[in-house]
Amino acid sequence: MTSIGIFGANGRMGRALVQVIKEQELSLAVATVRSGSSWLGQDAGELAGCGKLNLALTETSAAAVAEADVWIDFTMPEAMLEHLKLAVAAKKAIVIGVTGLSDAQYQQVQQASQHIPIVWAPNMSVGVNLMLHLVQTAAKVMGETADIEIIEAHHRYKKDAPSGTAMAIGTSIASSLNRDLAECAVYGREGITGEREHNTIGFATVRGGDIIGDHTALFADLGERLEITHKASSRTTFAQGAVRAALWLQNKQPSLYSMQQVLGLTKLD
Ligand SMILES: NC(=O)C1=CN([C@@H]2O[C@H](COP(=O)(O)OP(=O)(O)OC[C@H]3O[C@@H](n4cnc5c(N)ncnc54)[C@H](OP(=O)(O)O)[C@@H]3O)[C@@H](O)[C@H]2O)C=CC1
Ligand SMILES: O=C(O)C1=N[C@H](C(=O)O)C[C@H](O)C1
Repeated sequence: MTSIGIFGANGRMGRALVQVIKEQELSLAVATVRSGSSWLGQDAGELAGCGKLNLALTETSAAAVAEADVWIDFTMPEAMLEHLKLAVAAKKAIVIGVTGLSDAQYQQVQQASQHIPIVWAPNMSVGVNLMLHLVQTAAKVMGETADIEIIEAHHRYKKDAPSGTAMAIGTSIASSLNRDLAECAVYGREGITGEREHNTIGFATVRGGDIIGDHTALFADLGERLEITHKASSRTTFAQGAVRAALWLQNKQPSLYSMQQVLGLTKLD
């Protein structure tokens, strides 16, 4: 059986991953937390609220990384890149769900994928990955005349904005309209902004409470508007996707794979 390692096992997604791995009766070999963490030595299952697993949380190290076949990382960009170096050195496959990467950080992920198999996806849910296709169809039919806005809402603790998913939705729409997102994106509006420039794609960010993750792509024309919305009601959906990706990665060649490939959605292209 494939053994799985989790970086950042004390985080919101780290705990959801421990729960899903237990529910699916998979093998969780290692669960790490940052050096000096107050969670060190605690049982990973007890921390995740799914009962004792007899697996103590350990520090991230080369020795720990050697102990699992495939790793999952939902930490933060800088930490993830350190973990990635360890995975490359140990030749271990890795699933990365971290968002908010700079272009330079994303390039480091691309470079690492020359040495090990990697899945990176800003959203591991089936629904959002389907949505990335649906918005392309909507853009092709309505995008030349409609105004396009992407609205996302997340919990108060989220550190990056717009969400990685919102950026992926924007990229999907822009590519199907032959636009460059870097040139046409508008991130928030304030003051006397003037009338809306037609070919722009707007982003609006909401942060509050315990919202898990809502995304809407709005195509607003004169006389009608289309809204395509996804709402996550539990982090389990992301964790299930990540675990599915981890199992899928076993025995794959070094490359950077997408969640579309994991889910077999590329046939919709
Ligand atoms: N792709 C997807 O489907 C999804 C992606 N995400 C993304 O996953 C990431 C994590 O989200 P979430 O679980 O809510 O975040 P949390 O803040 O709950 O967890 C972050 C984890 O990263 C660790 N960490 C942060 N900084 C460092 C560091 N410098 N060195 C070592 N460890 C570090 C934290 O440890 P400590 O507690 O000690 O700081 C914690 O374990 C975000 O980028 C988020 O956008 C989230 C959900 C779904
Ligand atoms: O930080 C989160 O929570 C989430 N982040 C991802 C993103 O930035 O798109 C995915 C999901 O919406 C939850």
